[in-house]
Amino acid sequence: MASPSSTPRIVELAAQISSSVTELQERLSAQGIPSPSFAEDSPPDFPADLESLRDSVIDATAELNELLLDPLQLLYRFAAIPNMVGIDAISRYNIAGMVPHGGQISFAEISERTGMDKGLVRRLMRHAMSMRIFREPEPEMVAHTKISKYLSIPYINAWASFEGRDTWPAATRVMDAVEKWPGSEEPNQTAFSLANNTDKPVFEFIGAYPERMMRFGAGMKAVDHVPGHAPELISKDYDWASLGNASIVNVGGGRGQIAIELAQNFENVKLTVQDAAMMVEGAESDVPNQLKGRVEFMKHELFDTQTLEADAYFFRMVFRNWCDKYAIQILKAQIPALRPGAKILIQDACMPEHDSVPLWRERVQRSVDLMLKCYTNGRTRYLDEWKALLAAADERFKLHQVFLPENSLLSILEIHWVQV
Ligand SMILES: C[S@@+](CC[C@H](N)C(=O)[O-])C[C@H]1O[C@@H](n2cnc3c(N)ncnc32)[C@H](O)[C@@H]1O
Repeated sequence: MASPSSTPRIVELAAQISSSVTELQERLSAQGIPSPSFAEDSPPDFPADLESLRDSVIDATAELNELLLDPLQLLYRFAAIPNMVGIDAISRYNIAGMVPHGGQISFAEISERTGMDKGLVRRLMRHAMSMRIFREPEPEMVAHTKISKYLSIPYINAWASFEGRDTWPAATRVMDAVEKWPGSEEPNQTAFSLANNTDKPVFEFIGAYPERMMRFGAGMKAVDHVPGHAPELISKDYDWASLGNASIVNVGGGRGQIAIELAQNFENVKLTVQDAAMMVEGAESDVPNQLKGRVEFMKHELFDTQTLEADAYFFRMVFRNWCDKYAIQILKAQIPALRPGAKILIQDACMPEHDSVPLWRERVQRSVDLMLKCYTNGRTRYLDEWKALLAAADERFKLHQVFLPENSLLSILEIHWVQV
């Protein structure tokens, strides 16, 4: 038998894929879960307990696939510009929503309902089909695959539209912004600012356009489906019960989705959600009756002095949007309210070192990092950068523990406010 070092990589990968896929299928069968398929009714989600096995197959198949492409083909795949043309068209006209589940619709009808020329519809749809979005069960007819059916969920369609109409044009300006404002950390000197010809930061600018705000909100909701981001995971991501009868301020907590989840699972906690006025307005109406009084809302700007004394201050996916200069200001703004022993809990991505997590997940993290640059000049911090940030804000912010729940893209940094 050849020694491992003499086995060609592609052969090694093929063997690894074969054994992992065999195990994966056995475990799916044991749980009575159908084998993955593009069929319309195939389940879109994968069981959580099989995630690491799936990770290894995804990475190995991608490596094998990429090894077999020549450099130009691989670059072409990663450049992937034409893909966005079709995704923009499909989401802009909500074509996935026109295709009946379990049924079909003609190119001609799509043409009629979108106002696009039938020949163009055919080109766009057949390009999308090459990405497994839709299928052509008989000539000139369109039916769903699992992927296109998923796109028919209204907020997933709105997210795709957000990518096509907001992110894509802004992403093309990242390097223009870098050249125009070298080293800038300002939230209004970004690719998004250039693409939209504005000097306002993204939240302020988008806030004036209800349609774009709706797309943005949908984008946020779609992020919940990214593995490791689901709001339901929050209860398992940290030992909330260990806080005892705690008051928690959820700073930048949006419309309270996470606070509600926590209050539902931990009777000991009481949460106040702080966010910009526009965000918290009317948010109490989403709080279930039995939680009223334990989840409350308060209009509060991130940079304003914290006025609530609490046991813990919880920031979820907030610091990523701010460069260090502003992140330090946000931390400093909490100080006047902090009692000794108060905890700051930051749930955000911690950039993995290369090769420390499955490559496909690392690619997601690094793509998100570049989009933060594009939108806000924010970024995904490495652990060392989080430590430096805390030290720069105040030496009394002491990093106590870092939790990285299995399969999560979000870490929890537990910081204690200590006397020195
Ligand atoms: C990426 S979202 C995260 C929302 C929520 N924490 C979650 O995990 O779903 C960032 C939040 O910061 C809020 N935010 C941004 N700038 C703010 C400001 N200047 N004052 C108050 N809140 C702000 C936004 O309204 C938004 O709810």
